[in-house]
Amino acid sequence: MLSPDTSMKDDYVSFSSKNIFRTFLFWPRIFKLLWETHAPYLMGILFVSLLKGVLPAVVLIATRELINHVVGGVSKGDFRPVLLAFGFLIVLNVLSDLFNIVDGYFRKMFQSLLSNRVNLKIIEKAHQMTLQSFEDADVQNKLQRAQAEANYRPFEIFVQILAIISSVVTLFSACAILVAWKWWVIFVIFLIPCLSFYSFLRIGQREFNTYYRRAAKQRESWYLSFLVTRDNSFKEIKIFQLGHYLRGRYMAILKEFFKEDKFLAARRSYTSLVFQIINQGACGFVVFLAVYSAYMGQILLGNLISFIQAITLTQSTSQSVVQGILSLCQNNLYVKQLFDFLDLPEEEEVQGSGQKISGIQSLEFRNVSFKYPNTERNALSNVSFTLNKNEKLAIVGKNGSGKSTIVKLITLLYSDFEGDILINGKSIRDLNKESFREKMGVVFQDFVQYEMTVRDNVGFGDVKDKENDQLVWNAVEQSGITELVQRLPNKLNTVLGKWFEDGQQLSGGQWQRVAIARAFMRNADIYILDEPSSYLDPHSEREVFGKFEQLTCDKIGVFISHRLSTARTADKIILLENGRIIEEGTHESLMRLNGTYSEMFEIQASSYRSTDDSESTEKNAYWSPLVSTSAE
Ligand SMILES: Nc1ncnc2c1ncn2[C@@H]1O[C@H](COP(=O)(O)OP(=O)(O)OP(=O)(O)O)[C@@H](O)[C@H]1O
Repeated sequence: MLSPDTSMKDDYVSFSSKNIFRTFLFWPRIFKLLWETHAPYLMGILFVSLLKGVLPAVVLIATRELINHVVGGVSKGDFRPVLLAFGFLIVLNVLSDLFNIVDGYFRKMFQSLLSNRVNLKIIEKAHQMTLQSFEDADVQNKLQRAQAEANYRPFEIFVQILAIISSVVTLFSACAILVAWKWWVIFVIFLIPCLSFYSFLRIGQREFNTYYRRAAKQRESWYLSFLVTRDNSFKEIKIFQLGHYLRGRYMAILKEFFKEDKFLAARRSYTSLVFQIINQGACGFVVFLAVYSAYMGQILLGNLISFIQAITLTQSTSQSVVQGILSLCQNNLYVKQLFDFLDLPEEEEVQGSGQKISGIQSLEFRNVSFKYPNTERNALSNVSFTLNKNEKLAIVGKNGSGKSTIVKLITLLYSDFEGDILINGKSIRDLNKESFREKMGVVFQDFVQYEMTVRDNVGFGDVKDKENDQLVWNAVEQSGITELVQRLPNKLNTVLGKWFEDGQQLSGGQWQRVAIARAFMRNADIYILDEPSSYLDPHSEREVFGKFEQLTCDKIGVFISHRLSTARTADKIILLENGRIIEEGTHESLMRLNGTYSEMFEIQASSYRSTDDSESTEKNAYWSPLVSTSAE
């Protein structure tokens, strides 16, 4: 079960005036983002919005003139001014439609560009982060919030600013009409929206807090839906009949969200209703004054109509200004989540740019100890070994003894270990990561099955040479899958997996060999295979290790294997237990030592030699001594 998000500091989500002000500090960044997205569209939207803001007041004046000319024309018998005012009104309406169309087009284009830009920024950022940050639930929550808001919040802030500018322009022009009649009515109309500000601010705070706390649950709901809709998990879910149960868990989360949404929506509607009624009462009073003045002959009919329209306009725009400011405060908080994520430390910041290397001659672990973040126990303790060019190291040990952790440290996926890792005698911490990784070909235990072409799957090992058929075929050959690829309908260009059209599914072992080809694609100085034979049959395993041996002559090779018959081919073997090296040497020296290694080897060998045992007994004999008590 995913842990609830406990990292949230109330301080950050409180709607105190200090915090609201703090969120406005992001505006320069938001404007920079908007400007960089597409400056001409941005300016276009700004310009059209200003025009749209002025238009309602001009329409009001034109209407007033038309009515007054109609009333005056009846007595004077002159229809021309009426026609002119009417024509002007038509032009204004056409202009209004035109502005709306242009504005709609600009906004659509800009929104789409902005959404792309923000999503790209999130992807770039994720790529720059460390594995350590990535495995942190709090960081994942930040990512979830950033992704959820990426598409529209910055644009919404921009649109709101425009709406406020436009409303303020309209408000001032409508107010100017009313000031000429009775200046104090403006305060009556303004009073209620201003009073409603605090209530809606509180509602906004609740909405944001609810949303903020949801991130962890939202990720869980995404994961549940992923489990039941993806082919990888489909088989197990079918066989263990988990569909109903997982659907139930998914539904429970959705129900909880709906309940919260319903409560918040009801609160918002109720508050709106109360303020609307009071507001209508205040405006009704002012309109009544205008009607009474007209009735008493103090103002003309055209003026009465323009006053009524100005009152309605002032009422609606003052409300939208207040609502706009409220939404801005709320949206600022949402956008803060995006910037919080974008501001997380990056890999290079942690590591420093470092010294570039052109080749790897030696690798040394010197008293390396390592604890995974937020864990108590050392995954590695005082591990030391040296490897030179031309040497192959096999790492063996029970489940959970720390084998893969060594690989993760060599590949610099974690950097806060104690002791030192030396490359060519220099600390790995001082090296340029990119240049170091360029020299590495790795197959992880949990290698990726890219639902893409064979060319992509293999070529990703050295993406710049992905289109070089010769090199891709070489890597395919080295992992022994030439025949398999030749048989595929489009050879290197065949899509693998079942996610996309015409995809060809491979067996587990075939996928593993594709992953091995990917590592071999790279002209590396160190090749690392973490359990490369977990899916392979004995014949394939022998073939893969034969190629591995050829490939790593005059290079450094590291592999992890539970099969000690494979480990014996290495120049050095280290046996790990609870993160410590308990035995090390060549196969022969370890056998002579008569310790744990030789015991494990004998158990495995005897299980293979046994002629009368069943296959399951053989498997048990093979696995049982390798399962760590700590892992149990
Ligand atoms: N990302 C992680 N965060 C926290 N602890 C971890 C993480 N990965 C591994 N561990 C812990 O570190 C210890 C060593 O794990 P490691 O994966 O190195 O074992 P291993 O020897 O490769 O095991 P196996 O043979 O099962 O692959 C284990 O106790 C494991 O629970």
